[in-house]
Amino acid sequence: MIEFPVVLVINCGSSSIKFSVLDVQSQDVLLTGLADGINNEGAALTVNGGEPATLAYPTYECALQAIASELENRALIDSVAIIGHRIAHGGSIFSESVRITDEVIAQIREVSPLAPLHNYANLSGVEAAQRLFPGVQQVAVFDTSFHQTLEPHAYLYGLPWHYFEALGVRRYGFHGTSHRYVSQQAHTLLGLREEDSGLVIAHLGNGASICAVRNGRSVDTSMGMTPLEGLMMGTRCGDVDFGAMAWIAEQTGQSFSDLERVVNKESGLLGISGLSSDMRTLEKAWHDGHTHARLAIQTFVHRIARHIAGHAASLHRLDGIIFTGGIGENSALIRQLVMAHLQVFSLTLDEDKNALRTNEERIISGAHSAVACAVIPTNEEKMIALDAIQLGEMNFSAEYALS
Ligand SMILES: Nc1ncnc2c1ncn2[C@@H]1O[C@H](COP(=O)(O)OP(=O)(O)O)[C@@H](O)[C@H]1O
Ligand SMILES: CCC(=O)OP(=O)(O)O
Ligand SMILES: [Mg+2]
Repeated sequence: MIEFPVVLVINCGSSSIKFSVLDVQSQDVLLTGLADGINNEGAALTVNGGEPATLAYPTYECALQAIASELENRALIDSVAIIGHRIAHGGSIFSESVRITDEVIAQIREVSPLAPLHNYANLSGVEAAQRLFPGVQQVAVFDTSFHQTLEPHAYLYGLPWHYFEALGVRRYGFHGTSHRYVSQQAHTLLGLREEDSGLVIAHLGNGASICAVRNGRSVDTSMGMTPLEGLMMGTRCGDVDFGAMAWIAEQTGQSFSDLERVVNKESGLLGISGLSSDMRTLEKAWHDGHTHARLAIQTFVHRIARHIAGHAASLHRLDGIIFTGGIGENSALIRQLVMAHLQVFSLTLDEDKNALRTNEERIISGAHSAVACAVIPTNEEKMIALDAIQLGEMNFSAEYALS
């Protein structure tokens, strides 16, 4: 029996692994870190915000090996009772978190072409963790699960029916673990009853999406069958007229896979600014008067405001607009610009609260705002840990069991 069991949460991205170690009983974070530069030069592991340590090889296996060594150095390795993985796409197979088996891995692989930037990396993390932590139960937590409550009118595309029926072409939505956590927190922060509430959540990170949450359930979201639809993002274009893409293909002779690269990796904030996909760099450039950085930010903001207003149409009432994700939590400029763009909702901003540099949840709208606006730092790791604990074959004493 493990005396003080911990959960290891792994979020393998296309070029990074974010990890956290949480105490099973309290869900307090004991250790957190980031291995970045994977599949590139100069891969390094940073633990608890310390100095980056260069990795011998820029692979998932090597990065997870380094993470395992960190756990060993801190006498935590034998306490790992369960591992929770973020998996971006669960398709229509997975409507909730599951224990990982060979069959589950094969099913995840089946839907992976729908989220190629994310799912293959997620699977590399699962397989490396199986080798490094043999015998430890692993759990998959899907971005798509929270959006399984979408009704057909919200998930269907206006395409011929047989594409849905024969090929399963439909909208799924992503960032569900974040939207689920943030909506739960928002009900408490805003003093709402979950069974009669309406929220619009803006998860603004490198990937970005909007979710309409009615009575605690996702009823609409901006990402689609893949994590490309909706908002403009760091390097993804978001909504774009298919006719425009067909015209570009015709004019330039680019293939579908060329254009897939363009819309996923060369577009968005990076594509318009020609400078960076990183909002910190763009904000600095905005203040320096960089014309294309300004255009990129203005387009980003316009798309967010437009999707927030559109998603409100899926609610019976709008109680709150919530900002989260790396940009939503940290960029006072983006929040201010989005709220100013949403004049139609008669929002007012408390500039001091908006400008605060803190990780605390807070309301940032003014006392006379027609709709409350708030910042709630997301905590996908905690949700993944909770799901993992509930599903895991854990060998810890009954007093640790969650109620
Ligand atoms: N202090 C900050 N000010 C403005 N933007 C920030 C700040 N900190 C992080 N960001 C932005 O957050 C984004 C990354 O968000 P994050 O949620 O970590 O992304 P992901 O999980 O999708 O990789 C980047 O564009 C980064 O520039
Ligand atoms: C899969 C959804 C997404 O865009 O994730 P990311 O924000 O981690 O890139
Ligand atoms: Mg993220």
